[in-house]
Amino acid sequence: MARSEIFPVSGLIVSCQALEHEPLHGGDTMAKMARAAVQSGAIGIRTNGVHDILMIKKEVDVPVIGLIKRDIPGSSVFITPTLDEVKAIVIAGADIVALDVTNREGRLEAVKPLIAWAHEMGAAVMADISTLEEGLAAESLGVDFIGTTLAGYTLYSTQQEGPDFELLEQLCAKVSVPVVAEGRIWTPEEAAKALACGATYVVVGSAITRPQLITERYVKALYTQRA
Ligand SMILES: CC(=O)N[C@H](C=O)[C@@H](O)[C@H](O)[C@H](O)COP(=O)(O)O
Repeated sequence: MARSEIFPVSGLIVSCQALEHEPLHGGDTMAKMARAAVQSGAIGIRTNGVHDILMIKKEVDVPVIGLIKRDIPGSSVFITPTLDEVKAIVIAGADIVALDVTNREGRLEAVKPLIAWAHEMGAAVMADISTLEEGLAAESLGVDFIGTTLAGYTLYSTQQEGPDFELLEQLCAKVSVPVVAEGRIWTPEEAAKALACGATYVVVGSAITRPQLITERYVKALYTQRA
């Protein structure tokens, strides 16, 4: 089986992430989120950190995309920045390692040994990119999946409130590895549109697993209506 065929079908991947400062951080909360997602048809889970990767791998039987967010002083790269994180993710049992493949700080060169190590260990690699050029570079680096995860999160990529469908369409037309639509997808209609644009997988995170952000949207809507 090719590494990019790890998901038997295309569909929804739910991102279950709560950082230390978020209310749902810790314990088995993300594992329960993952169970709820899989129960209702999610074909995969994306999650952050060794603790949640371990818990989720025990809890559900679908492929897990693992990442480790780490801030390094003076650097903007925070999704799986070094080989240490790649090793921790693979050892924790993730099937796919997600990492930053953006064109900043010499990352397109620095990421090569990270991809090679994950592949040697039998794990697939998902490149989190922010522009079409980065997507093309990621494909030539041999990654197995390309996600629009960082579109709008690098200074030079298009900044917008909703998902970057334009980038998604361009990417799907130009690369032959499966494309993952990810980032600011808030409605089922947007998720369906992402598939129509050519994405093979759609990652939805905050809209499903970050109740504080979901609540905030409702509260904002109520006050906007009253004003
Ligand atoms: C930019 C960044 O740090 N994205 C992270 C990547 O793993 C997560 O915080 C997001 O929740 C994930 O990408 C899913 O996106 P959304 O939560 O918008 O559906």
